Amino acid sequence: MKMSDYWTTMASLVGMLAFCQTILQLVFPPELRLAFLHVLTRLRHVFSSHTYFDITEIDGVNTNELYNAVQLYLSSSVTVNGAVSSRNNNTRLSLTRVPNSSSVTFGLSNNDRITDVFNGVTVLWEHVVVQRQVQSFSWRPMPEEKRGFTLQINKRDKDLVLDSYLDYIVGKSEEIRRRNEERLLYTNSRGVSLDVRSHPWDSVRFKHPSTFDTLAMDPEKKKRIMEDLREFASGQGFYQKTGRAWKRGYLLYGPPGTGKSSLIAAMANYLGYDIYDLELTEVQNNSELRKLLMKTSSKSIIVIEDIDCSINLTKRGKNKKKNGSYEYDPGLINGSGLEEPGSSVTLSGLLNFTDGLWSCCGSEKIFVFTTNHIEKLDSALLRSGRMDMHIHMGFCKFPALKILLKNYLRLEEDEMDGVVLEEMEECVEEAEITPADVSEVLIRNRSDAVKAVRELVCVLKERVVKRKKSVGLKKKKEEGDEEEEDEADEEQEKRALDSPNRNREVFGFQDEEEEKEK
Ligand SMILES: Nc1ncnc2c1ncn2[C@@H]1O[C@H](COP(=O)(O)OP(=O)(O)OP(=O)(O)O)[C@@H](O)[C@H]1O
Ligand SMILES: [Mg+2]
Repeated sequence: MKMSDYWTTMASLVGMLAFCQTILQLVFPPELRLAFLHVLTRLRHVFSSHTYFDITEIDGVNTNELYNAVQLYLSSSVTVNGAVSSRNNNTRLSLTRVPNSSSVTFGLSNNDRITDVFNGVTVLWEHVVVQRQVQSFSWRPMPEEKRGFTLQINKRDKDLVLDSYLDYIVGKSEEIRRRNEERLLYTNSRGVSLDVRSHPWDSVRFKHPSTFDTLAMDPEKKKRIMEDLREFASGQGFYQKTGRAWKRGYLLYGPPGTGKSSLIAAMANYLGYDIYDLELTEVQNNSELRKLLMKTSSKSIIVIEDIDCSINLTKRGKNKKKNGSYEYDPGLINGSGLEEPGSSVTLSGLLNFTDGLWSCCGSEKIFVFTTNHIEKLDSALLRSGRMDMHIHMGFCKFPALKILLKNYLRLEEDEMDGVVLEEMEECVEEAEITPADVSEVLIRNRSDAVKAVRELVCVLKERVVKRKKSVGLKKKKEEGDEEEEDEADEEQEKRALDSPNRNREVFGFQDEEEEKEK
């Protein structure tokens, strides 16, 4: 073939192709064109060593949760752990900020690609965006763009994706969502309708700054609590295997101002859970209590503050005798009694709330009760399974004091005067001061660290002196009381010996003799 003939043939071929394309565009409706392209893509996939998974944004008319999960996972993985890395340096990321969220997230721009590594296997994600051609009839308006992710993975690694990678992404995305979103604080109020549809809880955004870093408490104890929370949150399999409801109870007890409420806020922030602050005095009866419980969501902390003040929870099935001991009252064993007048939430109702069949509806729930007086609580309420962990929030000790100094004054231990530190260490425990009181001194002087420390040392020393004085006075009073008691006993003994009926009184026969005389 002559050269000129070759070029003529090629030109006519290109011309034909262009002609076909024009015909294709003119004659075939967009759906057919799309289908044709689809077939071509499929053909490519058949002969490739890769498998492709399409995850479209809208599945029929429903939003595809998996699309959202992948988007969130990829967007945060870029920034959070660096698990995702771009193969091309010129991958373009779009920035988003969800309303009310404090963090900016990164997303893949249209038709960009990004690689991810999972269990040593590299996969490729492509964000595919095409214009939606026809607005087919739908009850719901469809977005103009058709978006989706295509996951490209080696054929030999297909099982990995189906078995664990997608589950991993869904789990991770939920975690990210919880971390990004602000938490809600729910509370109940009296007289709210409790029918099936209405929600008995009012909610507000929960933005408490307390975290485990800001919490002043024994570091060992703090570590144990954090570990316990972590194990709980990731323990679905364990709870399933052992046949236990996926819930955990914490009892926080200690004097006012020792950080019980702050610890609850830190727990919620740590796990990303919502808080249900249950006002027990507003609940009219046990069935209302149960309904409230049913309307709580999973991944939440249900809090009852000052449980000893909310309802009378003293010793189920026991009545206190005059001498301070308890006597058994079978009438109360079903929990029918011991409620406050005007409230019919009973101890039994509360016990069922925390450990009954209803307590596990929704799963992954944490119950936290707080009290200033643990000794007032019924042992049934305190037992493991209801309150699994009892956490004492006590007066400020030296390690907690150091945390407060660091948080409020930005003072590290090695930046402080050794003598002052020693002084503080010596008297802080004896001063019996709450973290709330220490915080108050530090806040007052936060602009001048030296002054703050000086004033704190003074306050601690003053408290030690005051405490010593009051202990001395108490001792004296007790000794005085004892002396008075001895004198009274002596007097009584004397009178008894003088009395003609002395044997009856001393040996306790008085009642019998009197009966006989009658
Ligand atoms: N352990 C602590 N660590 C850090 N701050 C604390 C701690 N304890 C108390 N505070 C500070 O004191 C204030 C009161 O603390 P919080 O409300 O947590 O005490 P509480 O034990 O719940 O008291 P109450 O028994 O009266 O409810 C908080 O605003 C917090 O700033
Ligand atoms: Mg509190």
